Amino acid sequence: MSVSQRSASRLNLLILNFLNRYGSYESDPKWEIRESKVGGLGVFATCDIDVGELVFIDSPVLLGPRCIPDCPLICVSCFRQNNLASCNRGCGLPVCCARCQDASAHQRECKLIRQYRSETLNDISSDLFENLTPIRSLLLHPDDREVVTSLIAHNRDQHGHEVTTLKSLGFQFKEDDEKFMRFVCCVLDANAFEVTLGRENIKSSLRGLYPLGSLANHSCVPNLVHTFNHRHQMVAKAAVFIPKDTELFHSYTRLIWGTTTRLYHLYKTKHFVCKCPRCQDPSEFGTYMSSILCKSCRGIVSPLNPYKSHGKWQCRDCKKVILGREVGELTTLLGAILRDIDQKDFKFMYNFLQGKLKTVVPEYNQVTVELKYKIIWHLGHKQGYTWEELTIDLLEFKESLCKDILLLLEKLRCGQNKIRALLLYELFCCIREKRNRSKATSRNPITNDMDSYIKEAAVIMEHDVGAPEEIINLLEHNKDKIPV
Ligand SMILES: C[S@@+](CC[C@H](N)C(=O)[O-])C[C@H]1O[C@@H](n2cnc3c(N)ncnc32)[C@H](O)[C@@H]1O
Repeated sequence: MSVSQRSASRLNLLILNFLNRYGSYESDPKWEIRESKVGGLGVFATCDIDVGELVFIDSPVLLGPRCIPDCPLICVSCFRQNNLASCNRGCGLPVCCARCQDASAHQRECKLIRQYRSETLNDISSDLFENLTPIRSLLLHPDDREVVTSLIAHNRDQHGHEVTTLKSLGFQFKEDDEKFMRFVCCVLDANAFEVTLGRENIKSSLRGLYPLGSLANHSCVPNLVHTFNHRHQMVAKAAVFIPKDTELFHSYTRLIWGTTTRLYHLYKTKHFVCKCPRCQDPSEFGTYMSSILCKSCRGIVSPLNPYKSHGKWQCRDCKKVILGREVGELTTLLGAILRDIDQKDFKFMYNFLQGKLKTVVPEYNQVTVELKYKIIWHLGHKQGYTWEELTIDLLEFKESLCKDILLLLEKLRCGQNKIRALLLYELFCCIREKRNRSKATSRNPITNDMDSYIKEAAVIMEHDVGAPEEIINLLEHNKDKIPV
Protein backbone atom coordinates (compact mmCIF):
# COMPACT_ATOMS: atom_id res chain seq x y z
CA MET A 1 0.00 0.00 0.00
CA SER A 2 1.40 3.39 -0.96
CA VAL A 3 1.59 6.22 1.55
CA SER A 4 -1.24 8.11 -0.15
CA GLN A 5 -3.53 5.09 0.33
CA ARG A 6 -2.84 5.06 4.06
CA SER A 7 -5.99 6.89 5.00
CA ALA A 8 -7.90 6.43 8.24
CA SER A 9 -11.01 5.16 6.43
CA ARG A 10 -8.99 2.56 4.50
CA LEU A 11 -7.28 1.39 7.68
CA ASN A 12 -10.62 1.11 9.52
CA LEU A 13 -11.92 -1.19 6.82
CA LEU A 14 -8.73 -3.27 6.65
CA ILE A 15 -8.60 -3.75 10.42
CA LEU A 16 -12.29 -4.59 10.75
CA ASN A 17 -11.91 -7.21 8.01
CA PHE A 18 -8.81 -8.54 9.71
CA LEU A 19 -10.57 -8.86 13.08
CA ASN A 20 -13.47 -10.53 11.32
CA ARG A 21 -11.17 -13.13 9.74
CA TYR A 22 -9.63 -13.93 13.12
CA GLY A 23 -12.87 -14.07 15.10
CA SER A 24 -12.54 -10.95 17.26
CA TYR A 25 -14.98 -8.86 15.23
CA GLU A 26 -17.32 -6.56 17.12
CA SER A 27 -20.52 -5.29 15.53
CA ASP A 28 -20.34 -2.03 17.47
CA PRO A 29 -16.66 -1.24 18.05
CA LYS A 30 -15.74 1.27 20.75
CA TRP A 31 -12.80 2.49 18.65
CA GLU A 32 -12.10 4.17 15.34
CA ILE A 33 -8.90 4.99 13.51
CA ARG A 34 -8.46 8.71 12.86
CA GLU A 35 -5.72 11.24 12.17
CA SER A 36 -3.82 11.82 15.41
CA LYS A 37 -2.42 15.10 16.72
CA VAL A 38 0.64 13.33 18.14
CA GLY A 39 1.80 11.48 15.03
CA GLY A 40 0.29 9.85 11.93
CA LEU A 41 -2.84 7.83 12.58
CA GLY A 42 -4.20 6.86 15.99
CA VAL A 43 -7.13 5.04 17.62
CA PHE A 44 -9.96 7.01 19.23
CA ALA A 45 -12.87 6.13 21.55
CA THR A 46 -16.25 6.34 19.82
CA CYS A 47 -18.16 6.35 23.14
CA ASP A 48 -17.50 6.89 26.85
CA ILE A 49 -15.58 3.89 28.19
CA ASP A 50 -15.61 3.05 31.89
CA VAL A 51 -12.47 2.09 33.77
CA GLY A 52 -11.81 -1.65 33.39
CA GLU A 53 -14.13 -1.95 30.37
CA LEU A 54 -12.95 -3.97 27.39
CA VAL A 55 -11.96 -1.69 24.49
CA PHE A 56 -10.85 -4.24 21.91
CA ILE A 57 -9.44 -7.73 21.40
CA ASP A 58 -6.84 -7.99 18.66
CA SER A 59 -5.20 -11.05 17.09
CA PRO A 60 -1.58 -11.26 15.98
CA VAL A 61 -1.05 -11.08 12.24
CA LEU A 62 2.52 -12.27 12.83
CA LEU A 63 3.88 -14.05 15.91
CA GLY A 64 7.26 -15.59 16.57
CA PRO A 65 10.44 -15.56 18.65
CA ARG A 66 11.98 -12.27 19.74
CA CYS A 67 15.27 -11.28 18.18
CA ILE A 68 17.28 -10.78 21.35
CA PRO A 69 20.67 -12.32 22.17
CA ASP A 70 20.40 -15.68 23.90
CA CYS A 71 16.61 -15.66 23.69
CA PRO A 72 15.55 -18.79 25.64
CA LEU A 73 14.51 -21.54 23.22
CA ILE A 74 10.89 -22.69 23.02
CA CYS A 75 9.00 -25.01 20.70
CA VAL A 76 8.20 -23.06 17.52
CA SER A 77 4.73 -24.63 17.34
CA CYS A 78 3.30 -24.63 20.88
CA PHE A 79 5.82 -22.26 22.55
CA ARG A 80 6.56 -24.69 25.38
CA GLN A 81 10.04 -25.06 26.81
CA ASN A 82 10.23 -28.77 27.68
CA ASN A 83 11.68 -31.72 25.72
CA LEU A 84 13.07 -29.61 22.90
CA ALA A 85 14.83 -31.31 19.99
CA SER A 86 15.80 -30.21 16.53
CA CYS A 87 13.08 -30.84 13.90
CA ASN A 88 14.02 -34.15 12.27
CA ARG A 89 13.42 -32.78 8.77
CA GLY A 90 16.60 -30.76 9.18
CA CYS A 91 15.38 -27.14 9.39
CA GLY A 92 17.24 -26.56 12.69
CA LEU A 93 14.25 -25.22 14.63
CA PRO A 94 13.29 -26.50 18.10
CA VAL A 95 10.11 -28.59 18.47
CA CYS A 96 8.88 -30.47 21.53
CA CYS A 97 7.04 -33.48 20.05
CA ALA A 98 6.04 -35.20 16.82
CA ARG A 99 2.68 -33.41 16.82
CA CYS A 100 4.32 -29.98 16.92
CA GLN A 101 6.83 -31.08 14.28
CA ASP A 102 3.97 -32.18 12.00
CA ALA A 103 1.77 -29.13 12.64
CA SER A 104 0.88 -27.63 9.25
CA ALA A 105 2.22 -24.15 10.12
CA HIS A 106 5.58 -25.63 11.08
CA GLN A 107 5.71 -27.88 8.02
CA ARG A 108 5.27 -24.85 5.78
CA GLU A 109 8.05 -22.84 7.42
CA CYS A 110 10.29 -25.91 7.63
CA LYS A 111 9.90 -26.51 3.88
CA LEU A 112 10.59 -22.84 3.10
CA ILE A 113 13.72 -22.83 5.27
CA ARG A 114 15.09 -25.96 3.58
CA GLN A 115 14.31 -24.46 0.19
CA TYR A 116 16.24 -21.28 0.98
CA ARG A 117 19.19 -22.92 2.71
CA SER A 118 20.45 -26.10 1.11
CA GLU A 119 22.33 -27.36 4.20
CA THR A 120 20.27 -29.55 6.55
CA LEU A 121 20.78 -29.10 10.28
CA ASN A 122 20.75 -31.89 12.83
CA ASP A 123 21.10 -29.54 15.79
CA ILE A 124 18.96 -26.65 16.94
CA SER A 125 20.20 -23.34 15.51
CA SER A 126 19.54 -20.57 18.03
CA ASP A 127 20.54 -17.95 15.41
CA LEU A 128 17.83 -19.23 13.09
CA PHE A 129 15.32 -19.43 15.96
CA GLU A 130 15.94 -15.79 16.95
CA ASN A 131 15.45 -14.65 13.35
CA LEU A 132 12.47 -16.83 12.45
CA THR A 133 9.71 -14.17 12.67
CA PRO A 134 10.62 -12.37 9.40
CA ILE A 135 10.76 -15.76 7.61
CA ARG A 136 7.21 -16.38 8.81
CA SER A 137 6.11 -13.19 7.05
CA LEU A 138 6.78 -14.88 3.68
CA LEU A 139 3.97 -17.32 4.46
CA LEU A 140 1.32 -14.68 5.15
CA HIS A 141 -2.00 -14.88 3.32
CA PRO A 142 -2.26 -11.99 0.78
CA ASP A 143 -5.00 -10.31 2.89
CA ASP A 144 -2.75 -10.38 5.97
CA ARG A 145 0.18 -9.20 3.87
CA GLU A 146 -1.91 -6.18 2.93
CA VAL A 147 -2.54 -5.48 6.63
CA VAL A 148 1.19 -5.67 7.42
CA THR A 149 2.00 -3.43 4.47
CA SER A 150 -0.41 -0.80 5.79
CA LEU A 151 1.51 -0.37 9.06
CA ILE A 152 4.29 2.17 9.44
CA ALA A 153 7.90 1.03 9.12
CA HIS A 154 11.07 2.48 10.65
CA ASN A 155 13.69 3.06 8.02
CA ARG A 156 16.96 3.65 9.83
CA ASP A 157 20.08 1.51 9.43
CA GLN A 158 19.55 -0.26 12.76
CA HIS A 159 16.40 -2.00 11.43
CA GLY A 160 16.36 -5.09 9.21
CA HIS A 161 19.54 -6.72 10.57
CA GLU A 162 17.68 -10.04 11.01
CA VAL A 163 17.80 -10.63 7.23
CA THR A 164 21.53 -9.93 7.16
CA THR A 165 21.99 -12.50 9.94
CA LEU A 166 19.92 -15.06 8.00
CA LYS A 167 22.04 -14.52 4.89
CA SER A 168 25.18 -15.06 6.97
CA LEU A 169 23.65 -18.42 8.00
CA GLY A 170 23.60 -19.49 4.34
CA PHE A 171 20.11 -18.38 3.28
CA GLN A 172 19.80 -17.29 -0.32
CA PHE A 173 16.50 -15.47 -0.71
CA LYS A 174 14.72 -14.39 -3.89
CA GLU A 175 15.13 -10.64 -4.32
CA ASP A 176 11.44 -9.83 -3.74
CA ASP A 177 11.28 -12.01 -0.63
CA GLU A 178 14.40 -10.41 0.83
CA LYS A 179 12.98 -6.95 0.19
CA PHE A 180 9.67 -7.87 1.81
CA MET A 181 11.38 -9.43 4.85
CA ARG A 182 13.53 -6.33 5.36
CA PHE A 183 10.37 -4.23 5.19
CA VAL A 184 8.65 -6.53 7.71
CA CYS A 185 11.60 -6.17 10.10
CA CYS A 186 11.14 -2.38 9.92
CA VAL A 187 7.40 -2.81 10.54
CA LEU A 188 8.10 -5.11 13.50
CA ASP A 189 10.54 -2.62 15.04
CA ALA A 190 7.96 0.16 14.73
CA ASN A 191 4.94 -1.79 15.91
CA ALA A 192 5.56 -5.17 17.55
CA PHE A 193 4.69 -5.97 21.16
CA GLU A 194 6.43 -8.27 23.58
CA VAL A 195 3.95 -11.08 24.22
CA THR A 196 4.06 -12.81 27.60
CA LEU A 197 3.65 -16.56 27.53
CA GLY A 198 2.29 -16.86 31.00
CA ARG A 199 3.56 -20.18 32.20
CA GLU A 200 5.35 -19.33 35.41
CA ASN A 201 8.56 -21.26 34.70
CA ILE A 202 8.91 -19.97 31.13
CA LYS A 203 11.41 -17.17 30.85
CA SER A 204 10.81 -16.56 27.16
CA SER A 205 8.34 -14.26 25.45
CA LEU A 206 7.27 -13.69 21.84
CA ARG A 207 7.20 -10.83 19.37
CA GLY A 208 3.73 -10.14 18.02
CA LEU A 209 2.36 -7.76 15.43
CA TYR A 210 -1.16 -6.68 16.44
CA PRO A 211 -2.67 -4.49 13.69
CA LEU A 212 -5.19 -2.57 15.79
CA GLY A 213 -3.01 -2.50 18.91
CA SER A 214 -0.13 -1.11 16.88
CA LEU A 215 -2.17 1.80 15.60
CA ALA A 216 -2.56 3.19 19.11
CA ASN A 217 0.04 5.86 19.84
CA HIS A 218 2.09 6.26 22.98
CA SER A 219 1.61 8.38 26.10
CA CYS A 220 3.45 8.16 29.44
CA VAL A 221 -0.02 8.69 30.95
CA PRO A 222 -1.67 5.83 29.04
CA ASN A 223 -5.41 5.30 29.19
CA LEU A 224 -5.20 1.69 27.95
CA VAL A 225 -3.85 -1.37 29.71
CA HIS A 226 -3.20 -4.44 27.59
CA THR A 227 -2.63 -8.07 28.45
CA PHE A 228 -2.34 -11.25 26.38
CA ASN A 229 -4.74 -14.15 26.79
CA HIS A 230 -4.07 -17.88 26.37
CA ARG A 231 -4.73 -17.57 22.60
CA HIS A 232 -2.00 -14.87 22.32
CA GLN A 233 -4.67 -12.26 21.61
CA MET A 234 -4.16 -8.73 22.89
CA VAL A 235 -6.89 -7.67 25.28
CA ALA A 236 -7.02 -3.87 25.67
CA LYS A 237 -9.02 -2.40 28.53
CA ALA A 238 -9.58 1.13 29.82
CA ALA A 239 -7.05 1.89 32.57
CA VAL A 240 -9.00 5.04 33.46
CA PHE A 241 -12.37 6.47 32.41
CA ILE A 242 -12.08 7.41 28.71
CA PRO A 243 -14.51 10.05 27.42
CA LYS A 244 -15.89 9.74 23.85
CA ASP A 245 -13.55 11.04 21.11
CA THR A 246 -10.44 10.79 23.30
CA GLU A 247 -7.35 9.27 21.66
CA LEU A 248 -6.44 5.83 23.06
CA PHE A 249 -2.83 5.50 24.23
CA HIS A 250 -0.62 2.61 25.26
CA SER A 251 2.68 3.12 27.05
CA TYR A 252 5.68 1.93 24.98
CA THR A 253 8.05 2.40 27.95
CA ARG A 254 8.19 1.39 31.60
CA LEU A 255 5.96 3.59 33.70
CA ILE A 256 8.39 3.50 36.63
CA TRP A 257 11.21 5.11 34.63
CA GLY A 258 11.94 8.81 34.99
CA THR A 259 11.39 11.28 32.13
CA THR A 260 15.03 11.43 31.01
CA THR A 261 15.16 7.63 30.64
CA ARG A 262 11.74 7.38 28.98
CA LEU A 263 12.46 10.13 26.47
CA TYR A 264 15.81 8.56 25.57
CA HIS A 265 14.30 5.07 25.21
CA LEU A 266 11.39 6.30 23.05
CA TYR A 267 13.70 8.29 20.82
CA LYS A 268 16.22 5.44 20.39
CA THR A 269 13.66 2.70 19.71
CA LYS A 270 10.64 4.51 18.21
CA HIS A 271 12.28 7.72 16.94
CA PHE A 272 9.92 10.31 18.39
CA VAL A 273 9.88 12.87 21.18
CA CYS A 274 6.98 12.33 23.56
CA LYS A 275 5.07 15.52 24.41
CA CYS A 276 2.66 14.00 26.94
CA PRO A 277 1.72 15.96 30.10
CA ARG A 278 4.06 13.85 32.25
CA CYS A 279 7.08 14.48 30.00
CA GLN A 280 6.35 18.20 29.88
CA ASP A 281 6.15 18.53 33.68
CA PRO A 282 9.65 18.94 35.24
CA SER A 283 8.27 17.55 38.53
CA GLU A 284 6.57 14.53 36.83
CA PHE A 285 3.31 15.15 38.66
CA GLY A 286 5.18 15.89 41.88
CA THR A 287 7.11 12.60 41.94
CA TYR A 288 10.51 13.99 40.84
CA MET A 289 11.45 10.58 39.44
CA SER A 290 14.46 11.89 37.49
CA SER A 291 15.62 14.29 40.22
CA ILE A 292 18.59 14.16 42.57
CA LEU A 293 19.22 15.93 45.91
CA CYS A 294 21.09 19.21 46.07
CA LYS A 295 24.63 18.79 47.44
CA SER A 296 24.32 22.10 49.32
CA CYS A 297 20.90 21.95 50.98
CA ARG A 298 19.41 18.48 50.17
CA GLY A 299 16.54 20.14 48.30
CA ILE A 300 15.18 18.54 45.12
CA VAL A 301 17.02 19.37 41.90
CA SER A 302 14.95 19.10 38.72
CA PRO A 303 15.46 20.11 35.08
CA LEU A 304 14.43 23.60 33.98
CA ASN A 305 13.43 21.98 30.70
CA PRO A 306 12.81 18.18 30.72
CA TYR A 307 13.63 18.02 26.98
CA LYS A 308 17.13 19.36 27.66
CA SER A 309 18.43 16.87 30.19
CA HIS A 310 21.99 18.12 29.52
CA GLY A 311 20.89 21.72 30.14
CA LYS A 312 20.36 23.47 33.46
CA TRP A 313 18.85 21.81 36.56
CA GLN A 314 17.84 23.84 39.61
CA CYS A 315 17.36 23.17 43.31
CA ARG A 316 13.76 23.87 44.34
CA ASP A 317 14.91 25.25 47.72
CA CYS A 318 18.24 27.07 47.47
CA LYS A 319 17.84 27.75 43.70
CA LYS A 320 21.39 26.61 43.01
CA VAL A 321 21.84 25.69 39.33
CA ILE A 322 23.86 22.68 38.17
CA LEU A 323 24.44 21.14 34.76
CA GLY A 324 22.55 18.07 33.59
CA ARG A 325 25.90 16.31 33.07
CA GLU A 326 26.35 16.11 36.86
CA VAL A 327 22.89 14.60 37.27
CA GLY A 328 23.62 12.17 34.43
CA GLU A 329 26.88 11.01 36.06
CA LEU A 330 25.19 10.28 39.38
CA THR A 331 22.25 8.53 37.71
CA THR A 332 24.60 6.39 35.59
CA LEU A 333 26.60 5.41 38.67
CA LEU A 334 23.47 4.50 40.65
CA GLY A 335 22.10 2.61 37.64
CA ALA A 336 25.33 0.56 37.44
CA ILE A 337 25.10 -0.32 41.14
CA LEU A 338 21.47 -1.32 40.63
CA ARG A 339 22.30 -3.58 37.66
CA ASP A 340 24.99 -5.31 39.73
CA ILE A 341 22.70 -5.85 42.67
CA ASP A 342 21.14 -9.14 41.53
CA GLN A 343 24.27 -10.95 42.61
CA LYS A 344 24.39 -9.28 46.00
CA ASP A 345 22.42 -10.27 49.06
CA PHE A 346 19.28 -8.78 50.52
CA LYS A 347 21.24 -7.02 53.28
CA PHE A 348 23.16 -5.04 50.66
CA MET A 349 19.92 -3.96 48.94
CA TYR A 350 18.35 -3.03 52.26
CA ASN A 351 21.34 -1.03 53.50
CA PHE A 352 21.77 0.74 50.15
CA LEU A 353 18.08 1.70 50.09
CA GLN A 354 17.95 2.87 53.71
CA GLY A 355 21.42 4.43 53.69
CA LYS A 356 23.36 5.98 50.81
CA LEU A 357 20.48 6.28 48.36
CA LYS A 358 18.43 8.45 50.72
CA THR A 359 21.27 10.97 50.92
CA VAL A 360 21.61 11.51 47.17
CA VAL A 361 18.17 11.14 45.54
CA PRO A 362 14.54 11.92 46.52
CA GLU A 363 12.18 9.13 47.62
CA TYR A 364 10.62 8.48 44.20
CA ASN A 365 13.80 8.74 42.12
CA GLN A 366 13.65 5.95 39.54
CA VAL A 367 16.68 4.12 40.98
CA THR A 368 15.04 4.06 44.42
CA VAL A 369 11.79 2.88 42.87
CA GLU A 370 13.53 0.12 40.87
CA LEU A 371 15.39 -1.01 43.97
CA LYS A 372 12.17 -1.11 46.00
CA TYR A 373 10.61 -3.12 43.18
CA LYS A 374 13.54 -5.58 43.24
CA ILE A 375 13.20 -5.96 47.01
CA ILE A 376 9.46 -6.60 46.70
CA TRP A 377 10.19 -9.50 44.30
CA HIS A 378 13.00 -10.77 46.52
CA LEU A 379 10.99 -10.97 49.74
CA GLY A 380 8.58 -13.90 49.62
CA HIS A 381 10.11 -15.38 46.46
CA LYS A 382 13.87 -15.93 46.68
CA GLN A 383 15.72 -18.72 48.45
CA GLY A 384 16.11 -17.93 52.15
CA TYR A 385 13.33 -15.34 51.91
CA THR A 386 10.24 -17.43 51.18
CA TRP A 387 6.95 -16.34 52.77
CA GLU A 388 7.34 -18.75 55.68
CA GLU A 389 10.91 -17.60 56.31
CA LEU A 390 10.16 -13.87 56.45
CA THR A 391 10.16 -12.24 59.89
CA ILE A 392 7.20 -10.02 60.81
CA ASP A 393 9.51 -7.02 60.37
CA LEU A 394 10.37 -8.08 56.82
CA LEU A 395 6.71 -8.78 56.00
CA GLU A 396 5.85 -5.29 57.21
CA PHE A 397 8.78 -3.83 55.30
CA LYS A 398 7.56 -5.48 52.09
CA GLU A 399 4.02 -4.32 52.79
CA SER A 400 5.22 -0.72 53.18
CA LEU A 401 7.18 -0.90 49.91
CA CYS A 402 4.12 -2.20 48.02
CA LYS A 403 1.98 0.62 49.41
CA ASP A 404 4.69 3.12 48.57
CA ILE A 405 4.83 2.15 44.89
CA LEU A 406 1.05 1.92 44.65
CA LEU A 407 0.94 5.52 45.86
CA LEU A 408 3.54 6.52 43.27
CA LEU A 409 1.45 4.91 40.50
CA GLU A 410 -1.55 6.89 41.66
CA LYS A 411 0.47 10.12 41.56
CA LEU A 412 1.54 9.18 38.02
CA ARG A 413 -2.18 8.81 37.10
CA CYS A 414 -1.61 5.29 35.84
CA GLY A 415 -5.07 3.92 36.68
CA GLN A 416 -5.63 0.17 36.54
CA ASN A 417 -2.31 -0.98 35.16
CA LYS A 418 -0.55 -4.31 35.40
CA ILE A 419 2.07 -3.21 37.95
CA ARG A 420 -0.77 -2.08 40.22
CA ALA A 421 -2.40 -5.50 39.92
CA LEU A 422 0.83 -7.35 40.73
CA LEU A 423 1.55 -5.10 43.72
CA LEU A 424 -1.98 -5.52 45.05
CA TYR A 425 -1.50 -9.27 44.87
CA GLU A 426 1.85 -9.08 46.69
CA LEU A 427 0.22 -6.90 49.34
CA PHE A 428 -2.56 -9.46 49.69
CA CYS A 429 0.06 -12.22 50.20
CA CYS A 430 1.86 -10.18 52.90
CA ILE A 431 -1.32 -9.57 54.84
CA ARG A 432 -2.48 -13.18 54.46
CA GLU A 433 0.85 -14.41 55.84
CA LYS A 434 0.58 -12.03 58.79
CA ARG A 435 -3.01 -13.08 59.42
CA ASN A 436 -2.12 -16.78 59.31
CA ARG A 437 0.59 -16.21 61.90
CA SER A 438 -1.61 -14.11 64.16
CA LYS A 439 -4.24 -16.87 64.02
CA ALA A 440 -1.59 -19.41 64.97
CA THR A 441 -0.65 -17.32 68.00
CA SER A 442 -4.36 -16.59 68.66
CA ARG A 443 -3.89 -12.84 68.31
CA ASN A 444 -6.59 -10.85 66.51
CA PRO A 445 -6.36 -10.58 62.74
CA ILE A 446 -4.44 -7.45 61.78
CA THR A 447 -6.49 -6.12 58.90
CA ASN A 448 -9.16 -7.13 56.51
CA ASP A 449 -8.28 -5.14 53.40
CA MET A 450 -6.87 -8.29 51.85
CA ASP A 451 -10.06 -9.33 50.06
CA SER A 452 -10.34 -6.00 48.28
CA TYR A 453 -6.67 -6.21 47.22
CA ILE A 454 -6.97 -9.63 45.58
CA LYS A 455 -10.34 -8.81 44.03
CA GLU A 456 -9.05 -5.65 42.39
CA ALA A 457 -5.92 -7.51 41.20
CA ALA A 458 -8.18 -10.20 39.70
CA VAL A 459 -10.36 -7.66 37.91
CA ILE A 460 -7.31 -6.02 36.33
CA MET A 461 -5.72 -9.36 35.39
CA GLU A 462 -8.81 -10.95 33.91
CA HIS A 463 -7.79 -12.34 30.47
CA ASP A 464 -4.10 -12.16 31.46
CA VAL A 465 -2.29 -15.42 30.80
CA GLY A 466 0.64 -14.07 32.88
CA ALA A 467 -1.44 -13.59 36.04
CA PRO A 468 -0.30 -15.50 39.16
CA GLU A 469 -1.84 -18.98 39.34
CA GLU A 470 -3.88 -18.08 42.42
CA ILE A 471 -5.53 -15.20 40.53
CA ILE A 472 -6.27 -17.42 37.52
CA ASN A 473 -7.87 -20.01 39.82
CA LEU A 474 -9.84 -17.33 41.60
CA LEU A 475 -11.16 -16.01 38.29
CA GLU A 476 -12.06 -19.51 37.12
CA HIS A 477 -13.71 -20.76 40.29
CA ASN A 478 -15.29 -17.65 41.81
CA LYS A 479 -16.61 -15.81 38.78
CA ASP A 480 -19.87 -14.83 40.51
CA LYS A 481 -18.14 -13.40 43.57
CA ILE A 482 -15.82 -11.11 41.65
CA PRO A 483 -17.34 -7.90 40.34
CA VAL A 484 -15.79 -8.19 36.87
C1 LIG B 1 3.13 1.77 16.70
S1 LIG B 1 3.12 3.19 15.74
C2 LIG B 1 1.65 4.02 16.22
C3 LIG B 1 0.74 4.31 15.05
C4 LIG B 1 1.25 5.38 14.11
N1 LIG B 1 0.92 6.70 14.59
C5 LIG B 1 0.69 5.19 12.71
O1 LIG B 1 0.33 6.17 12.06
O2 LIG B 1 0.65 4.05 12.27
C6 LIG B 1 4.44 4.01 16.53
C7 LIG B 1 4.86 5.28 15.86
O3 LIG B 1 3.84 6.27 15.97
C8 LIG B 1 4.41 7.55 16.27
N2 LIG B 1 4.03 7.91 17.65
C9 LIG B 1 3.46 7.12 18.57
N3 LIG B 1 3.22 7.80 19.70
C10 LIG B 1 3.68 9.03 19.50
C11 LIG B 1 3.73 10.21 20.30
N4 LIG B 1 3.28 10.22 21.54
N5 LIG B 1 4.27 11.32 19.76
C12 LIG B 1 4.76 11.32 18.50
N6 LIG B 1 4.75 10.25 17.69
C13 LIG B 1 4.20 9.12 18.17
C14 LIG B 1 5.90 7.36 16.16
O4 LIG B 1 6.27 7.61 14.86
C15 LIG B 1 6.08 5.90 16.49
O5 LIG B 1 7.26 5.37 15.97
